[in-house]
Amino acid sequence: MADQGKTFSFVIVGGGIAGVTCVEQLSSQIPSAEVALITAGPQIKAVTNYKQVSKTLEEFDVEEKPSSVLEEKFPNLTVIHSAVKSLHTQSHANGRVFGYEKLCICSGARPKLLTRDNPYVLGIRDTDSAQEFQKRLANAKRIVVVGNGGIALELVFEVEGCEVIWAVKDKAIGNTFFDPGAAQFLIPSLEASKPERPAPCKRTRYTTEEPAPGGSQTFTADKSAQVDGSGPTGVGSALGPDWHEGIVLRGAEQVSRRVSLEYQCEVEKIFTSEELLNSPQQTLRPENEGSWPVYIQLTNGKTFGCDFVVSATGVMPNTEPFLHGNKFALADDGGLQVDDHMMTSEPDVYAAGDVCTAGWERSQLWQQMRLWTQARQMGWYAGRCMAAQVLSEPIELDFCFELFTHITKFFNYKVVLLGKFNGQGLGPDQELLLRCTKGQEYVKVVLSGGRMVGAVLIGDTDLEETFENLILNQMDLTRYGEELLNPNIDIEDYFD
Ligand SMILES: Cc1cc2nc3c(=O)[nH]c(=O)nc-3n(C[C@H](O)[C@H](O)[C@H](O)COP(=O)(O)OP(=O)(O)OC[C@H]3O[C@@H](n4cnc5c(N)ncnc54)[C@H](O)[C@@H]3O)c2cc1C
Ligand SMILES: NC(=O)C1=CN([C@@H]2O[C@H](COP(=O)(O)OP(=O)(O)OC[C@H]3O[C@@H](n4cnc5c(N)ncnc54)[C@H](OP(=O)(O)O)[C@@H]3O)[C@@H](O)[C@H]2O)C=CC1
Repeated sequence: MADQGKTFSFVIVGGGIAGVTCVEQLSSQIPSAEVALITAGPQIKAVTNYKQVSKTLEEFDVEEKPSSVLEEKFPNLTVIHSAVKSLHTQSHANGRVFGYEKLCICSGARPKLLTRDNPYVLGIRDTDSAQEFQKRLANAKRIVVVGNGGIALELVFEVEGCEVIWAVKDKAIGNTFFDPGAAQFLIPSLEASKPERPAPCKRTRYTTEEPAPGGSQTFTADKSAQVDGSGPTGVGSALGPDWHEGIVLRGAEQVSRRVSLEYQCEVEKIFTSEELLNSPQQTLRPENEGSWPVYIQLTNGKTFGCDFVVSATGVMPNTEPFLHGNKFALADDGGLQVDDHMMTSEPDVYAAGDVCTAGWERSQLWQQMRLWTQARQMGWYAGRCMAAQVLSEPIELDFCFELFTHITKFFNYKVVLLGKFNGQGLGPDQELLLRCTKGQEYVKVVLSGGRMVGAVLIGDTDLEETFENLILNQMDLTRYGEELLNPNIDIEDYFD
């Protein structure tokens, strides 16, 4: 294996958006530094068409690329396509190692599946799992989607030619992003037939190329990352914006979209047709006729037969194998806890992206969500912090962590989320202002003590920049009252 035994100034683990952004930042800031990117996936993820929409809002595309693109850009960068097997942050024994002076763990997260032992339960995370889903869907007549976050919202809207039973824990759809009002606004889109697909994206964002052959040697390591060349499955980079654009999500039936919602329920049991046959009639009585490979019993007492179940039930940080033998402090959600310099509790080890949990005293208006934008921001800031430490320069927590912002698309609507968009942590001390035009826009503003602290903007509202400013400057808006959302007032002029 090339460069084995070498000690690099900086080693970054993970070729997702956090790791690649960290590499780019370090390599630009200290071009002479020897940097290694160790990643289990065959390709890397790169940010393209980056656009700073306003002070804190950003938009970009993400493309999968061969790592040679990065190596050509940064001559001092070595990319190693291998999985890290163990990490030794303390010991100093001999051995053939990839040593590091500073390390940044950007190993992402993995789906928190309902169960890992059932071949009929799928998760969607990376290109491989998306393709497995597509393949299984092609022969499916009915699937059950469990979960009420980003993936479920995207899937139920995109899947055609297959009946979808969508089981959610809550009273309304999309609990991780919306309040029930916004959910109500979006529901008619699920009932309408699917709009024409836009022309396919010209760039291939996600490909299925075989992994580049990596080294296969394993070796021990000290203050180093021990790797093997096997590139285990299930550790590709996460998909991201528009991942479904390039692939056909069509089942075996000649129907358009057909989604049935089961509210306020969880999964009681998942079982095979054999188990169904052997069960007493009273306990397992499927809602629908037909014979299915798998059955799912929900806590609302209903049982559905289906071709497979999609577990869209969140993620857990990919901390394996870094924990063994080390003393990383973990947050309650299992992420590597990082301070305001993206440093973990182990010396010279940083972390960024989905694998880490922000452990600093957070701004009142920012919360962590495992999103593409935050992976980019954390990777970039971690790179800056690592460089600053080497260069003995002071560095302060970046401004991007002042205000939570997210731009995305659900059900074909542009969605902008700002600050405490769901009144997170505010308790009763909040006032909501709403404006809604069916099929066009949904605007919700969250006020606390007369000041704007959050907003949900669905549709082309054009309000994001003004609201961002109002949230950031914490102006007392009491005297404007409901006029704030008066559609006949040009709010931008109002506050100029
Ligand atoms: C289907 C789907 C749709 C999404 N849509 C959106 C969206 O629209 N907007 C949005 O903001 N976010 C979205 N997200 C979330 C977003 O993709 C993630 O938050 C983001 O990609 C995390 O980036 P990361 O670099 O931290 O981790 P990842 O992208 O998961 O990258 C982790 C990297 O670490 C490598 N790795 C893991 N373990 C090891 C090891 N032991 N050794 C070496 N390398 C290792 C992996 O190969 C991978 O390259 C979506 C996620 C999914 C799954
Ligand atoms: N456009 C975007 O911005 C998108 C972002 N993503 C991101 O990708 C990652 C993965 O997405 P996803 O898997 O949807 O994760 P999310 O965290 O978005 O949503 C998970 C959902 O599953 C629910 N849930 C958790 N456990 C169970 C269970 N046992 N039974 C039933 N429901 C359960 C959660 O409820 P509760 O919250 O109550 O625990 C939540 O509604 C997330 O970080 C997400 O933010 C994904 C797709 C699109």
